[in-house]
Amino acid sequence: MTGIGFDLLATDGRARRGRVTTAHGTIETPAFMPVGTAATVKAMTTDAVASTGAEILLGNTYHLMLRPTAERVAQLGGLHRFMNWDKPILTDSGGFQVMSLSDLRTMSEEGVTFKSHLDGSRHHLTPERSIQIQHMLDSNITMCLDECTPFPATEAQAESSMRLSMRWARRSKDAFVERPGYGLFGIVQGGIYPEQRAESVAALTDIGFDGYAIGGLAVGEGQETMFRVLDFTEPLMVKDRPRYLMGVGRPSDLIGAVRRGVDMFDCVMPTRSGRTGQAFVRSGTINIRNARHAHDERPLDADCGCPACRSYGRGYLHHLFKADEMLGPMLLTWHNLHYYQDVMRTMRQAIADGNFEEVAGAMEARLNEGDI
Ligand SMILES: CNc1nc2cc3c(=O)[nH]c(N)nc3c(CC[C@H]3O[C@@H](OC)[C@H](OC)[C@@H]3OC)c2[nH]1
Ligand SMILES: [Zn+2]
Repeated sequence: MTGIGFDLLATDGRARRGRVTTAHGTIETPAFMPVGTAATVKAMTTDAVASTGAEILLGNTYHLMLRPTAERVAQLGGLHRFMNWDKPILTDSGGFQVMSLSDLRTMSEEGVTFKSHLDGSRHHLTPERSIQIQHMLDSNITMCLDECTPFPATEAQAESSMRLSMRWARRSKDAFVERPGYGLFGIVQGGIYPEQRAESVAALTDIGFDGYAIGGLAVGEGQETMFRVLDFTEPLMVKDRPRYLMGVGRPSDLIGAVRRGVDMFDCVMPTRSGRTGQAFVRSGTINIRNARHAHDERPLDADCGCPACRSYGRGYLHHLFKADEMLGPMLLTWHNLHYYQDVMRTMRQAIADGNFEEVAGAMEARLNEGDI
């Protein structure tokens, strides 16, 4: 059944070093996946994204079904051709964005009906339609249509929401067209409740998927609660398939989640905050718009080899943001994605070398140094 391959190459405690194999190439894990919601990683060409070390990027059913439509993307050769990215692509199923972006939506057993946040047109998304859209997009890793349980939620609300997602997971699996090098991931729900999470893991494992995402987190619960949910959920998950923690996170989130057995991540932080002038560096974060950077000729991060850090000082980057020059968001996005890939590369090497805790602890200690 395996649409995509997964090899577990090494472990160090619960941390895992692996390799995902798809029709469009391999992904070394732990991996960070840049978000390319509307068929573009904002402010970056795909060559630039590849130069950071990223091996897979994300697209989104919700955005692309509204504009330019999945039919148009398919007509223009599929998402790889359309956006000139010949490596793996993972697409989200759209449920999360429907709940967070659209208005006038109604949920039913069948699916979700909503109005486009772009032009108010009405749309209907069911597990079957979401899987079909992701197939038309030629996505290597398709996500089941689920309901991301809101936070906070009572245990009864989490149980009811999770069970709907499990019924939709079954329908998603039945609608998925198996192809070598293409896979379908289930999404574990259950809120912050151990019994609900356990029931969800068991239900998805019973259906059988190429990989398992942990959903319903990074929705405002905070890092401590997120790690606690990982601590009682991850041990229940099969070891021979990738685990993907959706929507996570800041560097300290990535380190703590890799420590707890997560293989794949996605987050808008490096790109979205890069566009607002926030740089992630080894010692924490820098808001380049702050006046104290105006005269500083040092690079963002002396240990970074990205185009921004190789060629420009903070004073120049500060000027670009003050002048609202588009090169500013481009360079900070590039730096942040490059740095995120450095963090993942460092953790992959540490797990392979068997000194993950020493390396991760040192990274966490530096992150707490605070702004410089
Ligand atoms: C920020 N915190 C966060 N928690 C999340 C939890 C879930 C979840 O339970 N189910 C689903 N289906 N998606 C989730 C998502 C969205 C990830 C997508 O959101 C998009 O980023 C904006 C991106 O789309 C290119 C990505 O694609 C996988 C979450 N995001
Ligand atoms: Zn840099």
